[in-house]
Formats: sequence, structure tokens, C-alpha cells
Amino acid sequence: MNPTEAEAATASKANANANHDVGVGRVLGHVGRPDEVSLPHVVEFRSVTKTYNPGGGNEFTAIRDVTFVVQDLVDKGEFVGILGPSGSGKSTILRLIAGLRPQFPPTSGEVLVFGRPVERPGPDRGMVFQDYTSFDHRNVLDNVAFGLECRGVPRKVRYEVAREWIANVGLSVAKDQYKYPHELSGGMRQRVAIAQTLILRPRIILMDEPFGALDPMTRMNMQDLLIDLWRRTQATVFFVTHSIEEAVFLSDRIYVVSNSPGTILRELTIEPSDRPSKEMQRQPRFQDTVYYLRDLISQLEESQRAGT
Ligand SMILES: Nc1ncnc2c1ncn2[C@@H]1O[C@H](COP(=O)(O)OP(=O)(O)OP(=O)(O)O)[C@@H](O)[C@H]1O
Repeated sequence: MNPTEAEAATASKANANANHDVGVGRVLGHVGRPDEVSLPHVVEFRSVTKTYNPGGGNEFTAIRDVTFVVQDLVDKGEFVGILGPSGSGKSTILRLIAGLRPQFPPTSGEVLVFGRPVERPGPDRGMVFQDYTSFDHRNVLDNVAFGLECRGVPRKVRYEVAREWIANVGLSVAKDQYKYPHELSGGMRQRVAIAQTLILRPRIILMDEPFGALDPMTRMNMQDLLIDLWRRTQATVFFVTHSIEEAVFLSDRIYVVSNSPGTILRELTIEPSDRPSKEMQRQPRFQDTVYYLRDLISQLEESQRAGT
């Protein structure tokens, strides 16, 4: 390599490590590091590796050396989207934060929530899954009030708060409160699941493909609802999705996880969405970010198929 080529190579390497803008997103040159050194951390992963069935014939390392920090912004929780190919370890990351077995505990490394190592699930973390998690034998009111019931909140108070949450998630108290899950549509059941989680006011909300089973229109309505609720609750949200549009619309920050063993490959900050999902998705700058992420994830999927 002659000196000019060497200089060009160095410059291009330096460039790869510099922040650069892609549509409504900014690709960060350094992954996983805090934006401001002085802020406390909501969630921190320190070189976290998870190997399932260690020592067994089917030993499998799902994530390796995952390191990132999500900061505790004053009066504002961050919305963190997690994208990546299927099987890259997104749910493993989420469930490690939740403290749920068998993902928890990690094989090595540390998972900290508000500066303390996670030991088990706790009331500071609420989870919403793709599968509808309401209890079949409880009506909407009793499903939404369930967590407060477990906390020993008197019936009258818990029903009062539950009715507020039924309305907050866009269901009708008059028409829906006594319905059972089998009498609700998929979107309505996910509204119940969200109310069931948010009523407990967790500071961290963990969502694993919560809208994955919904039709596109319902999904967009749910995204608008979620943005609205999140702005009001100001919790930190971790949101796993396969929909790139959904991640770009909802997130302040996106982590892209590489093929297994998963590690954080890219980190982007995203401008806040200032209009409904349907309108945001029409913006060319929004689509530029979507295309960038789509290309990146397609490349990962291709190399996964090729076994490289
Ligand atoms: N309990 C377990 N025992 C063994 N292997 C597991 C277990 N849970 C997950 N895995 C494996 O770990 C890898 C990562 O799984 P994980 O569910 O975290 O990925 P994901 O990115 O969320 O996948 P998807 O997008 O398909 O939902 C997968 O190969 C999966 O088969």
C-alpha cells in the first residue's frame, strides 16, 4: 500500500467510527457507550454472554459480550428498539433485564438495573409479550386490576384505577369492562395486556413483539397509542420487533443485534416522531432510515443463511 492509499484507508476507517446521519436516524460511531458520562444508568449490560445448556450436547451461545448503557434521562424515559435477524438473541436480552429464567442468570458478565445487579423479576420492570397474556377466566376489569389485587390494594380502589386504565388504553369502560378475553379482538386483548402492565407503573417496560400478531391497521393504531402512553408515563421502554418501520417510528434509540451469538452491531439515535405512524411512514427521511436498517439486517440474514 502506498502512502496515499494508506492515508485513504486510515481516513475511511476513522469515518466508519464517526457518527453519521441517515434520514431521521444518526448512526453512532461507537456502540453501547453512554452519551453523557455523568447520568445514572437505567440498564447496563457489562460483557454479557448467555450460553444455554452449558456442557450439554446442545450447548448454544445465544449472545456474546453484549455491552450497552441506557441512561436515566431527567423526566424522560428513553424508548429503545431492538432489531436483528431471527434467533439473534433479542428476547434473550429482554428476559435477562426482566430476570426471567432460563435466560437469567447470564453465563458471564453483569446485568444492572438502576445500578444494581438483577437478581430476579421485580415491580420496577413490567413485561408485555406477543401472546395475549390475560387470564381467560377473568373479565377485562379483573384482568387489568390483577397486579393491584396481588399488591393487596382494596377492591374499590383497584377497580377505580383499573377503569382509568381501561379508558387510557382506548377501551370503553361501559362496553368492555365485563367482557372476557374470548369476546375481544386481538388488538383489544393487547390493549388489556398493556393496561395490565402499565397500571403498576413500572419504570422499565419490556415489550417482546407486542403487536406481532395484529393486522397492519390495528398495529399502527397501537403504535400511536403506545407513543401517547409512553409520553405520559415516562418509563424506559425496551421494544423487540421484526418491523423496522415500527422500530423507527417508536424508538429514540435502536440497537441492531448481529447473528448468533448476538452482539450489538450498530446503535442509532432517532429523531422523535411528531405525527401519527401512518403519516411518519410517508416521509422520505423516515424511509431512508428504514432502507438503511433493512439493508443491514438483510445482509445479516444472508450471511446467516450462508453460515458465515
Ligand atoms: N431456553 C433455551 N434453550 C436453548 N436455546 C435457546 C433457549 N432460548 C433461546 N434459545 C436459542 O437462543 C437463540 C436466541 O434466541 P432468542 O429467542 O433470544 O432470539 P430472538 O432474536 O428473540 O429470535 P426471534 O426474532 O426469532 O424471536 C436462538 O437460537 C434460540 O433457539
